[in-house]
Order: sequence, then structure tokens, then C-alpha cells
Amino acid sequence: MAVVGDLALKFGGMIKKEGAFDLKKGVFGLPISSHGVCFNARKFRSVESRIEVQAVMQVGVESAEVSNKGSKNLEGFLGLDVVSEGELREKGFLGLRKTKLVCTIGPACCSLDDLETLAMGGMNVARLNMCHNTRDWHRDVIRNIKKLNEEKGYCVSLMIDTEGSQIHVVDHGAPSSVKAEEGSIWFFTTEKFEGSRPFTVQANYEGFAEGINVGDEIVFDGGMATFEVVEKVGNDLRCKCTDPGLLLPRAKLSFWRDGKLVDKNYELPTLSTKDWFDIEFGISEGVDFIAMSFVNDGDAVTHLKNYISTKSSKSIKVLAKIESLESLHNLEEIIEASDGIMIARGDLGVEIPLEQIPTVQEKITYLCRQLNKPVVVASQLLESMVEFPTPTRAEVADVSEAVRQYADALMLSGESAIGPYGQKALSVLRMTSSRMELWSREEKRHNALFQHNAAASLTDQIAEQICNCAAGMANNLGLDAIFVYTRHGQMASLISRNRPNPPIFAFTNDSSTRMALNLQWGVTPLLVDLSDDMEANISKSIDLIKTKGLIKKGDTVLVVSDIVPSSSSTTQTLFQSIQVKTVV
Ligand SMILES: Nc1ncnc2c1ncn2[C@@H]1O[C@H](COP(=O)(O)OP(=O)(O)O)[C@@H](O)[C@H]1O
Ligand SMILES: C=C(OP(=O)(O)O)C(=O)O
Ligand SMILES: [K+]
Ligand SMILES: [Mg+2]
Repeated sequence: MAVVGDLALKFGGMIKKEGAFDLKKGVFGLPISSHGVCFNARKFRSVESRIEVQAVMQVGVESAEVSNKGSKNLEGFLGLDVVSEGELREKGFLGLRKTKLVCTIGPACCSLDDLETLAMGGMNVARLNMCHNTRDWHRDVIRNIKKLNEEKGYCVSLMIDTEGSQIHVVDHGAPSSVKAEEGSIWFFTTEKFEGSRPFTVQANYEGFAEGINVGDEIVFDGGMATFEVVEKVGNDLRCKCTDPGLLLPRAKLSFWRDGKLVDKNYELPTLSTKDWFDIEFGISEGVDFIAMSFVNDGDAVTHLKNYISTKSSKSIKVLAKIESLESLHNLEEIIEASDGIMIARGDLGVEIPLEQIPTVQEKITYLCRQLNKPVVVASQLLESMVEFPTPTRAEVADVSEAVRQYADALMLSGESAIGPYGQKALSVLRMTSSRMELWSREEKRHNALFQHNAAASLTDQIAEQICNCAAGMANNLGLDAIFVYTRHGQMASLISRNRPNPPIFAFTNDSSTRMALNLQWGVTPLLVDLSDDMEANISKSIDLIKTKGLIKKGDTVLVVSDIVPSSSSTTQTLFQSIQVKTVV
């Protein structure tokens, strides 16, 4: 390799640049041959703890010496899941779906066979909503999914979703719903009773009527039915139905005054006692994600993350669910504090007018990408499929819009948990997202990211700039795939953030990193052994993929790594590189 560019950046309070290469602008200004590009950044800590960064740009015509040698020993050890492998064989690199799919598991899809069919159908993450069913039931599902992963080579991550505290109607079991007629008078109470009483609604929260005045409105499930408070009777309320509709079991109650939400859910703790038990359960079962319902601020997320880090040896990611009015006021701090976001449109639609959901969704999706946190769009994507075998045109348009916005993942709720057409719903998500991804690529609809620096430290900023460059290079050079070597997933995630055209194969030796990356746009995570010898890692993994017949002569791969080799006590070396390899 011939060295053609040199750069030295010195950081001692002020940034000084030397040489022909500007780190911020990236590597595009340089004459890059189509064969080999290598970018190294080294960091030294001097005695006065000044940090000096030296970056060397190398451009050459080296090709990867890829051969089948040693392949016999390596056969079978490619840590690629069976579904991605099949998809890759069938559709090639560019055919790999980028948008990840989450399925809520419920009675309609909980047998080992059902779970395997969902896994085959592209489920990346299985979600268990702890509002429903018993812990034993959830444990069986978790163990079955782990069994499929271990014994059959799937890679399905596990997410539990807390119940959270929310004011809702107590579920008496049957009947499943009651109709409220216009003008009828109903009694809202927290008195506990068995079975159901005519014209009586039992609320779950003792303080539900505190601060509520005569004339205020109570809305069921964001608009299913509306009542006006006509009288306060001790802790209870007498109300008149002003907008008739169905009262469903566990219907959510929201309170309105002069067209504005009276945010009573805010009085309740984000995590209830039951939620803490469910979290203990999730930790002991080794789930990969905990989705936290009704998050109102960043502190609640930080608190849970700190708790998990004292309790769990493996890393468990915390997703904050944006589903309250309050969370929208504290959006940025919540995203910063969390490992990812779920746009929980179900409950969000109870707290804000429905017509605001699309713009709020677009805003959250974009902000998550800027701050480099994965985002899941959830609820009612294919709601009609809970009953019918085909989606409405409007639902397909909604799914496509979330994909066009570059959400990391889409989620099924009742469609998979209780609907008879869960498999079909999953295939609608799969096909609709693949179609929209292809269109966005072909039409070059790049929704460019306003380059907000997600990183704080210099080391992280270097990683971020390298990943931005890598994604740009992969697109501009029309490469087939991006290989990234990462222990904690940071580099893979930063590349994904740029939403590049080629698929990102993330090689990691940490199984929780692999399971977490399952939620990230365009990333196919692989579990491999990684050594400090980066060149050996690279040639070993290319060998492996070639052995499997998944990569062929002439394919070009962009290779990015951030593996930090063990360092001596006085000098720390950070080796980060971008290389383009052509398979020979
Ligand atoms: N583990 C489960 N056991 C039984 N039913 C479930 C389970 N998970 C989900 N469901 C059913 O699927 C529906 C949709 O799921 P979801 O949207 O997650 O819950 P919710 O409607 O409570 O917000 C639920 O209302 C419930 O009827
Ligand atoms: C995903 C959501 O949360 P849950 O299904 O737990 O109510 C939602 O409200 O959209
Ligand atoms: K929940
Ligand atoms: Mg919710």
C-alpha cells in the first residue's frame, strides 16, 4: 500500500490541523482507487495528558488474498443466522431487508412451531407484553425462543415490555365489551366488586377522580366513547355519555378540560411494584431488551439502566416508550438516556390528538437517528389483520411511510398475538418494507441526515466520522457489502445511522452485542471469535463467508473496524480503519 495522505491533529484545548486531509470532511477529497483504502487513527496519551491524534490515509491497490485455505476447520462456524443466510442466498447482498421486524407473542403464536414459523418469516425480535398472561407463560415462550436460536440457528432477540401504571378500566373478564348509549348515566368508581354491574365502570386507580371537576370529560381509549362528569360523589364520579361507543375490557381512561389533557397518569410511578418483579424476571431469564412503558423523563430510564447494570452481568438494552404527553416535552433527554425508543402510538393516541401522530412519529424517528438510537414504530400498523386476512390500503401506506422515514423496526401487536393471520401480517411487513427500501434506493431518495455529532469524546468523534465516511464510500463506490468488526456494536450502529445502500455485516464476539444489533436498520449481526489481530479477523471472516458460497470472486466489501488492541500502560493505541477489499 502506498501512503498518499498524512494528517496530524493536535488537541490541547485548540484544534490544529495539518496536512491535506480534513477529518471533518472525511476521505472523499482524496483520490481513492477502487481497490484499497485504509484509514488509521492512533491515539497517544502523553505525560501532561494531552491527546494527540495522528491519522494516516493509505491508498493502494491491494486486494484481499481470499482463498479457501483452512476452510475445512472453519466450516460451520460462521455465526450467521439461518434466516439471513437463506435470504442472502436467494436475493444477494442488496436483497437483504433493512427494516427489522418485532412480533408481539400471544396465545395465537406461542407454540414452538408457531414461534419457528415467525422466526422463518423474518421476526428479528419477539416482544412479550407483561400486561397479559402469567410469568410462567412468558418463561415458556422465552425458553422456546432460546431453544430455537441455540438448536436451529435462528437469531431472535427477546424483549419484555412493562405494564406500567396507567388509569384504566378493571377487566372483569366477560362480557368482552359493553355499549354506552348517548345520554345514558354511568357511575365511575374504585370500589372493588366481583363480576360486572350495569352502568358501572370500575377504575383501577384510587385517586382517579382527584382534581377532576364537574364538566370535565372522560375519554375511553382515545375516542372510543366520551362521558361528561355531572356529579362528584365522594371519591367516585357520576357521568353522562356524550359520545356513544364501546367500552372494552382494560379500556384506557383519559381526562380532558377545555380541550386539554389533564395528565393524571403523570401522578403514577413509571414502574409499579409489579413492573419491578417483571424486570427481575426479565433479567433472570436473560432477555435482550426491556421496553419501559409510560416514560416521562430521562431520569426514569437512567434509574432502570443503573439498576440493571448492578443486577445483570450481560448488557440488557432499555427502550423508552414514547406514549405520554409528558414524554414529548422531554423527548431529547429521554432519547439520550435510553438505548432506543419505541413510538407507542396506541397510548400516544390517547394523550394527543390523532392527527398529530404522523408528524410526531416523523420527528421522533429523525431525532433518534440523529442521536444514534434505534427506533421502533409500534401499534396498529396492520390492525385490520387482527380480524381479516388482508390489510387495508391505508395500513400498507402507513407501513411504507415508517420505512420511508428510515425507522429501524416495525412492530406487530394484536396482529401476531391474538390474530389468526399473524404469519400473513409478518409477510405483509416484510414485503412492504423490502419494496419501499428498494424504491428509496433506486430513486436515490436519500433522506440526508443533518450531521449532528452524536459523540462527545474525541475517540467517539473519530469513530463517528469514520463511519460517516465508510457509509458514503460504500454508496459512492457501489460496493456489495460493509463488514464491521465491533465489540460493543458502536461502529455498526454509527454506520447504520447513515442508512447506506449495502448491507452491514457486524462481526462481534459478544453475544449481547449481537442480540442488541438485531434491532438496528440494515445490520446483520454475526457472532465470531475476534482477536487483536485485525487482519486475521478480516481474512478469517471473508474466508468463512466465501466457504459458504455467500460471496464470490469480484465482490467488493468495505471493511471497517474499531477493535482496540490491549495497550501498554503509557501508550494507548486505537486502531480504526476503512479498507476496500475485492474478493479474488
Ligand atoms: N401474552 C399475552 N397473552 C394474552 N393475550 C395477549 C398477550 N399479549 C398480547 N395479548 C393480546 O393482544 C392484544 C394486543 O397486544 P398489545 O398491543 O401488546 O397490548 P395492549 O392492547 O394491552 O396494549 C392485547 O390487547 C391482548 O388482548
Ligand atoms: C406499544 C404500546 O404499548 P402497549 O401495547 O403496552 O400499550 C402502545 O401503547 O402503542
Ligand atoms: K405494556
Ligand atoms: Mg402503551
